[in-house]
Order: sequence, then structure tokens, then C-alpha cells
Amino acid sequence: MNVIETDICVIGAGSGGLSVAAGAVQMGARVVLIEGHKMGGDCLNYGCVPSKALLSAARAAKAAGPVEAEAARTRYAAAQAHVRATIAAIEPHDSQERFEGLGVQVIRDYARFTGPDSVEAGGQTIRARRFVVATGSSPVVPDISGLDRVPHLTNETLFDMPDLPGHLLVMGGGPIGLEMALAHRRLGAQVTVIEGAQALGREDAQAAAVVLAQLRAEGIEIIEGAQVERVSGRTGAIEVQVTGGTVFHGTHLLVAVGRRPSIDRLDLKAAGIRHTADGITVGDDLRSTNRRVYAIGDVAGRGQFTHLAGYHAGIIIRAAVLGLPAKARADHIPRVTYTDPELAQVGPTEAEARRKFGARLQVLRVDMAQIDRAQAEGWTEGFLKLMVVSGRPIGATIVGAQAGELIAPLCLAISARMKLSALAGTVLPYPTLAEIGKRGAGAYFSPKLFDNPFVKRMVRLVQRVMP
Ligand SMILES: Cc1cc2nc3c(=O)[nH]c(=O)nc-3n(C[C@H](O)[C@H](O)[C@H](O)COP(=O)(O)OP(=O)(O)OC[C@H]3O[C@@H](n4cnc5c(N)ncnc54)[C@H](O)[C@@H]3O)c2cc1C
Ligand SMILES: NC(=O)c1ccc[n+]([C@@H]2O[C@H](COP(=O)([O-])OP(=O)(O)OC[C@H]3O[C@@H](n4cnc5c(N)ncnc54)[C@H](O)[C@@H]3O)[C@@H](O)[C@H]2O)c1
Repeated sequence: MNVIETDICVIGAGSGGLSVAAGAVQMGARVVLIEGHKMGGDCLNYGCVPSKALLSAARAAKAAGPVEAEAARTRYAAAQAHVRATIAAIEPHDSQERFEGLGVQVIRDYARFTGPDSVEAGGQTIRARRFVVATGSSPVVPDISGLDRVPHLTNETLFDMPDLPGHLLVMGGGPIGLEMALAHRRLGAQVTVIEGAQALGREDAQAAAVVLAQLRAEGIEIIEGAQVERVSGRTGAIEVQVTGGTVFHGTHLLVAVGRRPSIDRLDLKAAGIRHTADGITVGDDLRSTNRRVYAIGDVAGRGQFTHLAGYHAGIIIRAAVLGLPAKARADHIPRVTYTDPELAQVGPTEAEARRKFGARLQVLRVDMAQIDRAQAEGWTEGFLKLMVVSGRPIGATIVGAQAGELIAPLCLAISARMKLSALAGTVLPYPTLAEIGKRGAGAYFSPKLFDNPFVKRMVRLVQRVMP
């Protein structure tokens, strides 16, 4: 068998793996990149990109107003075409040709470890100084009675549906379930979300309530506390039975109940790499139990976001390419659910911050309705919560129009561990929605300035003596 010797061997050409490969090769390392399926991974082909493209088409459909069934089907076909066109526009950036052009040796096959310092793929053995496992995750299809016999969709098949479903049943009220529920509702389907616990249960409860109320107002049925126990039927006539015996009827079923790390094909044992059900076990340095091997992105079990995989890639470049010490932080990683309104979070929620900081935590709240631009646009639903400890922001929740954009300056402030005074002192254009962050920071200083007897005495004194 042909043996390739290299500096860095990256397994998985998705968000994390591509970033490591591009960075490492451009900095002078020899890089082998192994991909078993599509270049670009989940985000480009089955995740962020198609889901946001479908949501965009759905927003346009809502703005255009309701149409008859036949027109809705045509509109759905156009929305799917927009999804394909968006992927096609981004694809070249993640392509084999581009990476080979950068000097990366690309092997198209599934890789498996054959020892602590070797993997096999494409009929070749690859020995590397460092390995980076970036194999991502796949949809969980739970062991529910009947599900193995009933046709169901996941994020890997949803974007290829030939026709608009009449009534989409969505199992799971997490970000995938709710984003796709909204997209399909706006494109003309009936939609029922069946959630075993609480929809958006990981999020700030007040913020989640704002989103859920709006989704229900758009006609999406959201059932909470309803664990799916049995599934039966066929495409066109599907029945889902939940705890308590209630049965929901629909034409199609989307399973969106979480993700599992993609490790089955890797033979991790052969390389002495330990893992749990969440993913490959790594420390803050992202090193596995085999010191030559790092794990990043979804497969590292520390969160499932493209920007997290990209951040991990930067840590690897520092550690494995430049040989510098590097540790991954987790306190500044944002997330956004792209419903309407959007829900954005960076750092801990109020409840998480209270558990950690107790009485040291101060929470500042600004309602969207207090922002002039929000009034002008009619986007008054939602709020900002700013979690502050010792004069520094440590977390922020924004729910409302464009929350995903509005969270950016707070991500910067938390990531750079800036003081609130920096936010409060920034001059922002008026009238913008972004003023909400500055208003939150201002709310921290207002009582200190305006309700302070010492300040009032000082001002009286200054006014008396000032010529
Ligand atoms: C519907 C949906 C919407 C999403 N929306 C967002 C969003 O809006 N924002 C966001 O930040 N995140 C979003 N995500 C999450 C995001 O897609 C993932 O966090 C991201 O893709 C993880 O990147 P990764 O590099 O870890 O894995 P991936 O991008 O999944 O790449 C892993 C690659 O490894 C390959 N592979 C697996 N096993 C092997 C092997 N043994 N050998 C060789 N190759 C292998 C796979 O084929 C794949 O190409 C969404 C996910 C889904 C499912
Ligand atoms: N906008 C984004 O950034 C974005 C979008 C989509 C996905 N993602 C990533 O992908 C991950 C996975 O998303 P997801 O929505 O699949 O998973 P999730 O784990 O976030 O949510 C799954 C939901 O399904 C429910 N559930 C589980 N079993 C059930 C059952 N038998 N019956 C009914 N409900 C059940 C859970 O209670 C949970 O609320 C996310 O956590 C996120 O990291 C990110």
C-alpha cells in the first residue's frame, strides 16, 4: 500500500476541517485532507446554507401573501431552486479544486485509523505528525416504535423534497425543528411541531416565549411535553403517537431531535482515542487521549455550530502548525436561532449566570419598543438582556428582528473582555437597532450617575464655584 508522509492530516472537509487545511497549507505545512462524502460538509450541503436559503425564500413568500395550492407548489419549487443556487454559489470556495490549488493533497474516501499515527483512506496509508478529526455529526434517528418502517425526513433529505408537503409533522422543537417549521409554514404547508420537553428549552425562557408566540401566531401548531412514542403510516398519511396517547396526523415527518458525533467509521480504538456518546473526549487544548490527534467542531462534543468549528480550527493552527500553546474558550461562543423573530445568545443565559455568579450578577434589560428605529419599522417585539459582573458584560440575550446581527458588538465586548464603559461610550448612528446594546450598557451607568447623592452634591459645588 502506498504510504504518504505529511505534517497535518485532516479528516473531514466540513467547516472545521477546511479551515484547518486552508490555514495550515498557506502557512507552509504539508497537508492531506480526507473527505468521505461531499466537500463542504453539513453546513454547506445539509445545514446552515440550505436552511437559511429556504428561510429567505419563505420570508419572501410571506411578504408576497398567501396563494392557491398550485401556486404554492410552484413557489416551493422556486424556493428549492434558490437553495440549490445558493449552495452552488458557495460551493467553489469549498471545492477539491480550490484546495488542490492551495497545495492540499485531497483524498476522497472515508478514513479509518490503523494505528496511533496512521490512517487508511483511498487505498493509501497516511502517516502524519498531527491528525485533526473534523468528521462532524449526523442526525439522531431515535429508537422509537415504528420509525424504522415509516418514511421520514432528516436534514439530509429535507432539502431535496420533490413537492411541498401538505402537513409537515416535526419531531423536536430545537433550532432545526423550529427553523424548518417556519420555512415550511410560510411556503404554504400546515406544520405541527411535537416537542418532548420544552421547545427551545436550552434558551432563556422569556426569549423563547417571544419566539414561540410569534410562530404560533403564524399558524404553526407547537405541542410541548409530548414525547413521541410510536410512529406509523406511510408518506401522505403518517400518524405520530405521543405520551398520553394523543395521535397527530400529517403527510410527512421531519425528525429533528438532536445530533450524534460521526465516529463510527474511524476505528478510534486502533489509535487509542477515547470518546463518549457526545463525541471524542478532548481537553481545552482540543487534544484527544492520543496526543497526536486533535478533534474539532461537532465531533468534539462541545457545541454544534459552524463558527465554533472555525474557532477550533484557529486553535489547531496555533497548536499543531505553529507549535504554540492554545486553549479553546467557551464563554464567548454565540448562537442564533434564525426564526422570526431571531433569538441570539452569547455567553451564559440569565439563569446560567445566576447559578454561577449569584448576587454578583446584574441583569440589564432593554425592550425593543424603547428603540426608536424599532418603533419606526414596527419591530417592537423582543428585548435585550445584558448579564454584567463587576462592570463587564459576560452574557447577552437578544430576541427580536435581526437579533443575529445585533449580537455582534456584544460578542466583541465579551470576547475581548471589554468594560461596559466601552460599549456605553461608543457613538452609534441614529436611528439604528444596534443602539439596543449601547442602551443596555447605559442602563448600568444611569443609576450610578443620576440617582447618586454624592454626584448631586459634587455638581452643586462645581456649579457654585465655576465662573
Ligand atoms: C439543518 C441544520 C442547520 C444548521 N444551521 C446552522 C447555522 O445556522 N449556524 C451554525 O453555526 N451552525 C448550523 N448548523 C450546524 C453546522 O452545520 C455544524 O455545526 C457544522 O457543519 C460542523 O462543522 P464540522 O466541520 O464539525 O462538521 P461537518 O461540516 O459536518 O463536516 C464533517 C465532514 O466529515 C466527513 N466525514 C465524516 N466521517 C468521515 C471519515 N471517516 N472520513 C472522511 N470524512 C468523513 C463528512 O462527510 C463531512 O463532510 C446547522 C446544522 C443543521 C443540520
Ligand atoms: N441556527 C443555528 O445555529 C442552528 C440551526 C440548526 C441546528 N443547529 C445545531 O444543530 C444542533 C441540533 O439541532 P436539533 O434541533 O436537531 O437538536 P436539539 O437537541 O437542539 O433539539 C432537539 C429537540 O428534540 C426534542 N426531542 C428529543 N426526543 C424527542 C422525542 N422522542 N419526541 C419529541 N421531542 C423530542 C428535545 O427535547 C429537544 O428539544 C443544535 O443544537 C445546534 O447546535 C444550529
